[in-house]
Amino acid sequence: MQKLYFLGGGNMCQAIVSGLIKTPRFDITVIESHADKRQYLQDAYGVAVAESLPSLHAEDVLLLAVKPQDMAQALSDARSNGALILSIAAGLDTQTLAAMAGNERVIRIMPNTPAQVGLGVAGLYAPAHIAQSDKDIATQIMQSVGAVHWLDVETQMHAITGVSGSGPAYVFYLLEALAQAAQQQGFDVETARELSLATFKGAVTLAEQSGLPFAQLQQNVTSKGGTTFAAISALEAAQVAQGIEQGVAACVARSEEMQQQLSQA
Ligand SMILES: NC(=O)C1=CN([C@@H]2O[C@H](COP(=O)(O)OP(=O)(O)OC[C@H]3O[C@@H](n4cnc5c(N)ncnc54)[C@H](O)[C@@H]3O)[C@@H](O)[C@H]2O)C=CC1
Ligand SMILES: O=C(O)[C@@H]1CCC=N1
Repeated sequence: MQKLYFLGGGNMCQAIVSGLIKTPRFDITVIESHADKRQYLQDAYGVAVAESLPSLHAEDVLLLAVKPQDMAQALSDARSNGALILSIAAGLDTQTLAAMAGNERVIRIMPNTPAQVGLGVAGLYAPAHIAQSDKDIATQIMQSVGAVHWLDVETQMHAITGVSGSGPAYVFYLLEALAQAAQQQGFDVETARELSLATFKGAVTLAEQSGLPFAQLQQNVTSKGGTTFAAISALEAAQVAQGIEQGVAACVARSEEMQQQLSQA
């Protein structure tokens, strides 16, 4: 079985591992510096764990899952020996990663946390010199936890970070806002949570199954002069759509800024 090493055993590593272990295609070892997390990874997912990365072989795969700011240190004495490197770190481009790892065989991935429940979406980018067989391995790993989108140019990594990489946080923000509003209308915490979740789930499933444009679906709820019309008018007055647009733009700008800083470090 092909060996797959995760460097960093935190949230995103665990989300991917939980999907991967359902199809025993890889022999997984997680390298994690915290002893309590190593114990948890072993108990919860049944994977092998280690404190430091062994010397790798060309047929191995190394998935980098430490924070971008910790990457240089984490790779400082890694011996990847031509192994395929997959990085999920935000704001670290393939050229910088290749220099840090001393290995040009690098593919970038921008996943998201719904991978934990098999409903992730990941953007992938590989430079032109990467073999199709290496791209297939990256596809296979990410398809085990959700949908996969290959990007044509590396700069699109910033955009996909702004939309789907960080996107679940925006959805949780909106869920929290709806639940808070429900409480203000007199519902208890538990009922507010249930109503908010069921509304999001139902609306997303309806949008998916109907295939209709989102604007059309919104209009279908909105009777002229009715209750939804009043709500949407208030949302527009508060410029909620513009706020979301600005949030995505700020995320993209931060990704670009991180790339600038980390490539010079
Ligand atoms: N959390 C998210 O929603 C997403 C995260 N990412 C990227 O995934 C990467 C990991 O993020 P999270 O899992 O959220 O972070 P995390 O902080 O939960 O996990 C990082 C883990 O790496 C370990 N670590 C640090 N240095 C190490 C070393 N030298 N050797 C071994 N282990 C070491 C830490 O102890 C920690 O458990 C980041 O680069 C982030 O940009 C990408 C997309 C989404
Ligand atoms: O907030 C972050 O930097 C990471 C990257 C995308 C989602 N979380």
